[in-house]
Amino acid sequence: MTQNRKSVAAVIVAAGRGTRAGGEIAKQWQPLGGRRVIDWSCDAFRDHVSEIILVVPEDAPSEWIPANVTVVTGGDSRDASVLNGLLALEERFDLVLIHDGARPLISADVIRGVLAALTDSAGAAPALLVTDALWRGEDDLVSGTQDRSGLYRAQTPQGFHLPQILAAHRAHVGGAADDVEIARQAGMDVTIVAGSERNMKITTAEDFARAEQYMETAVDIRVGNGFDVHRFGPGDHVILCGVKVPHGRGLQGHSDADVGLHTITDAIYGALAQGDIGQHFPPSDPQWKGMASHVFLEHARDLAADMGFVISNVDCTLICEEPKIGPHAVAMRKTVSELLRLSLDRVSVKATTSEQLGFTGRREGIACMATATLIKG
Ligand SMILES: Nc1ccn([C@@H]2O[C@H](COP(=O)(O)OP(=O)(O)OP(=O)(O)O)[C@@H](O)[C@H]2O)c(=O)n1
Ligand SMILES: C[C@](O)(CO)[C@H](O)COP(=O)(O)O
Repeated sequence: MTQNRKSVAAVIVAAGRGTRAGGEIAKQWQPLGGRRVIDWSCDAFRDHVSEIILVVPEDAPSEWIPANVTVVTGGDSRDASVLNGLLALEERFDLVLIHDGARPLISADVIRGVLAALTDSAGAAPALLVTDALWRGEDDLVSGTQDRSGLYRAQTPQGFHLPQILAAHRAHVGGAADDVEIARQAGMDVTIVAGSERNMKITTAEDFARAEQYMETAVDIRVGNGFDVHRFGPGDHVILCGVKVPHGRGLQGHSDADVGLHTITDAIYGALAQGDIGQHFPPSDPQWKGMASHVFLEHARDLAADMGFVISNVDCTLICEEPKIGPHAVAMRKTVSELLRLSLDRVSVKATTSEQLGFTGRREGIACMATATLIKG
């Protein structure tokens, strides 16, 4: 919540009319990727600031306002709206991040970059170097060229030490393209930090489709973990990760007690936030008695596919003093990789003892832990 123990607030300006984007309501209240533009913009700041001031039009109905923001009425221009937001903060915070509500794809990396630069600078803002040639034009004809060296495309959030930017805004007369302009007029140094193409401002109607495209290409990675234990009982073998391993005792359980496959199955359910193996295959249900555990793993695999996820890798650690897993580890990896339809290099099965400590150390059973990584396909 803080940078170098400094308290941070955000002012998100959303009081504009969105004339260039059109639509029945201003762009920041329109839907994008299943939510509204403003919801994405506000939520992006929640892990970085202690308070969000949301600056809205005077006539904004209460149902427009997202939860957990302080609402302030905007002004006739962007800088007037920012000033109202800053005034609401008084001097209760050290730093402030001023952001356009119309930039919903702001990332944590860019926010962190701005905050980090404020350690040594009065102001900091993200920007991208201009990479295209620049022309002047008139009546569809190029009338001149413009040197692009040293030119940047400015973005938000623009971050400042709150007392300084509040004083700068109070003293400012006339309009301004952004808060950096106002800060510089007041003599504040502003550091340029890395912006991002994704951090586009929704300005025209076409920008909604472009923003949705950025959202679709965002990598959605889920990680799940699993843990399971089965107790030894009578028997002459155990089944671990689908492989029959001769042993003086067997593992007890409602199914075939394959602690390895159960744990990997739970890791996949975990990554999908879809409960655990007991929820999908209740031990109270007689139809699962003695069931080969590959059925459970195949169910988790298919559920992942149905939900649009690709399993990227699994890593499983068996914890036991005996049987020795090493001689069977490759066979176990092969079995799991075939069941999950993964290449062998994406499946790891390894083992450890617990140094003769605890229930596994006393050879009372086998424990297992596993991790699965899933990627939205
Ligand atoms: N009086 C104003 C004008 C703008 N903004 C906010 O400032 C940000 C950047 O402005 P811009 O993209 O120009 O938005 P609009 O002014 O709404 O757009 P347009 O110029 O097309 O009407 C937006 O989040 C907008 O809501 C504001 O809070 N108050
Ligand atoms: C502040 C800003 O987002 C920087 O790029 C931009 O100047 C505000 O939007 P506008 O379209 O210039 O009003």
